[in-house]
Amino acid sequence: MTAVIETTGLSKHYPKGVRALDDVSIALEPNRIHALLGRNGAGKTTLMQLLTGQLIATSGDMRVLGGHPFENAQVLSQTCFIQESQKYPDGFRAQDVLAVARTLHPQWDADFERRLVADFRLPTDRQIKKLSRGQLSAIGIVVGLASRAPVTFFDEPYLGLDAVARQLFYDHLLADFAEHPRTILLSTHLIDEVANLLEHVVVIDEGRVLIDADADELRGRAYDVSGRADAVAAYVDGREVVAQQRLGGLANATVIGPIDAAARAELDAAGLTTSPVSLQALVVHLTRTPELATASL
Ligand SMILES: Nc1ncnc2c1ncn2[C@@H]1O[C@H](COP(=O)(O)OP(=O)(O)OP(=O)(O)O)[C@@H](O)[C@H]1O
Repeated sequence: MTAVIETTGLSKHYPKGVRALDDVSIALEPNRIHALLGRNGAGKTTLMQLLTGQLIATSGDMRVLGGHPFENAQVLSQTCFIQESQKYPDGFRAQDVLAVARTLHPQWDADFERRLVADFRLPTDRQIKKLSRGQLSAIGIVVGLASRAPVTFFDEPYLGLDAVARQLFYDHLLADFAEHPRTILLSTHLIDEVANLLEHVVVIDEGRVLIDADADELRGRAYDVSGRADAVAAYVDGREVVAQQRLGGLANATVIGPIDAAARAELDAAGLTTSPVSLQALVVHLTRTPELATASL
């Protein structure tokens, strides 16, 4: 399938040796929800700014919907970028933002916009500078969803949003995505909250791609083992382990690798139980132990 977002050796360097993005090559398939994950300062915002024509790359190439995004009205009219700290003109109210957004996005759905405004309880006639942090985030979420842009970037869109509002965002995103498939690139630190939405995961670390994998494949890269401490110790001996915990006579270990038939038989014989690793735990482990992230490919 042709990628809707493609980068080749994309880099953004700043003076004093800062490599905000370094030789990034990714290809994202259309009509999927992709996650862009990584620690603070990893380069997520930089990548999104490059892909939306807000920054010029130091080197490398990129294509969004087949074109280079920089000053490309045709590409940009088909994309929507929701940033964490969006600035608005003085005196603007949410309804002004929505009015502008309506003109920018050809696929805008006004009915959906109204439903979202009501669900997020967004006071559209209040000045933006008087809105709470969460209400400010809600504006971005309404725009990002109602735009129905074929390529939508959400860069940590929910700073300050309460748990109910975050769940509303996930529910609306999933329901609307099912009816109107499009390409979503979502950057977040709340990995477990969005794990069920994700189909593909890109993790960057210090500007470089650390993991680029389908979410299911990634989940299959490790498993948790728990049971009697001596049995767990015997099982993990000679295997790649990224985390271990011991509580009295019991232990738990996170083991890298798929569970094949032989491993399963060994686990059964030892009376050990297994469970899937959470995506967040796995990303944390692999980011801490980068050699395992690539070794287990
Ligand atoms: N204008 C700039 N000048 C110098 N360094 C910069 C500039 N913009 C970004 N950086 C650096 O580039 C790196 C990547 O920043 P970026 O904002 O892309 O990270 P991020 O992954 O979005 O982080 P976070 O999760 O904290 O939002 C950081 O080390 C940052 O300090």
